[in-house]
Amino acid sequence: MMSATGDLRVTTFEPLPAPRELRDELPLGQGREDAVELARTSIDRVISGHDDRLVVVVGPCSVHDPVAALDYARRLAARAAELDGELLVVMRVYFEKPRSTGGWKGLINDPGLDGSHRVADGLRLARRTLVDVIDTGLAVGCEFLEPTSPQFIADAVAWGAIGARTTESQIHRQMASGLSMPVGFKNGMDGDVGVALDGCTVAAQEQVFFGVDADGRASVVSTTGNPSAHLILRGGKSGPNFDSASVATAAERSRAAGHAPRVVVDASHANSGKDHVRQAEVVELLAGQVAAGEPIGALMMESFIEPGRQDLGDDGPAGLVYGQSITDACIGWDETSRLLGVLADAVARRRATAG
Ligand SMILES: O=C[C@H](O)[C@H](O)COP(=O)(O)O
Ligand SMILES: C=C(OP(=O)(O)O)C(=O)O
Repeated sequence: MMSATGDLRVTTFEPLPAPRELRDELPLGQGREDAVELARTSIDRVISGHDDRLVVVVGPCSVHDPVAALDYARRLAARAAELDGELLVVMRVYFEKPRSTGGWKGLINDPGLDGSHRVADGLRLARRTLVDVIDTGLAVGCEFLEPTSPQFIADAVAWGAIGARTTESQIHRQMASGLSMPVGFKNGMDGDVGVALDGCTVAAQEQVFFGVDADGRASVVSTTGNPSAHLILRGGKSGPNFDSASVATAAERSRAAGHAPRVVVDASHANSGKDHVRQAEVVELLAGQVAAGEPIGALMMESFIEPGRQDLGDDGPAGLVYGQSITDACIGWDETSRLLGVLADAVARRRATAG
């Protein structure tokens, strides 16, 4: 029965496959599940201060071309293997983009990059990409944005993020309370760290909320709470917040609120004004802070094969430069590889000082 008063502004409802269908189509299997589980535990141990390595979440601002993402993953996996005594490298494999005023919302929402919004294909492509990246030997990090998307892909994800635009959202905090991996909350867009700490506190609690189950049925979801929620410093409208004093204050506030004693620092976004050249300078400064023993458990870098960014123009995907970001500007591969070496060296210096 159609209602005369409901759904007046909805144009279509298009059914999606059930999460279980997609997971059965592209199963992880025991080997990959073991790898995801080990990566989650290891990341948690680093951020909680029980492992003296540094987690580095590094990769494109967004995945728009799975072939280029996998090409990048193979390069990163080889470099990560060389540095694994000091660094625990997690590839940023972001499929969902929160936008400030509009634009392409990521590979899941619009895999054709053309406004066709073939979301079922996007979910399938995202899951395929995650499986392929795990097969390179890397762990994967994603931002979770759509409240039901984790049911389709989260079993493959070792680290999750709640972004600056949603860190105050009850929906996302509840979602994080049920996610199976360590989840970082970014400080707010204005730079407020308190809202991210509140996010960690809500995520750590048991929650009851609306969601879907593995069969895609609307469900009441009850969660245990996520004990591994932690803080990500990404700068804000008032400027960067990766300096020593900001890191020390944030880490102390996190510890005092019962969360991790170490923070994640995002070298991109408002910590570098989205300028990839500045981002590399910020990574170098952070390496010095890591070497000095500051409470930094992880660092985030936006990096792809080619430096910089490009606009998705009228020619669509066909007109794009291979391996270059279509969202925020990224550090190119050669510079990324060098910076990973600098960070590994910083960890070695920290260890030498700690004796
Ligand atoms: O990381 C990506 C972007 O910073 C985020 O999605 C916002 O982008 P926008 O301000 O270009 O919309
Ligand atoms: C959107 C992102 O960052 P932020 O939430 O910090 O703007 C991101 O990391 O892709």
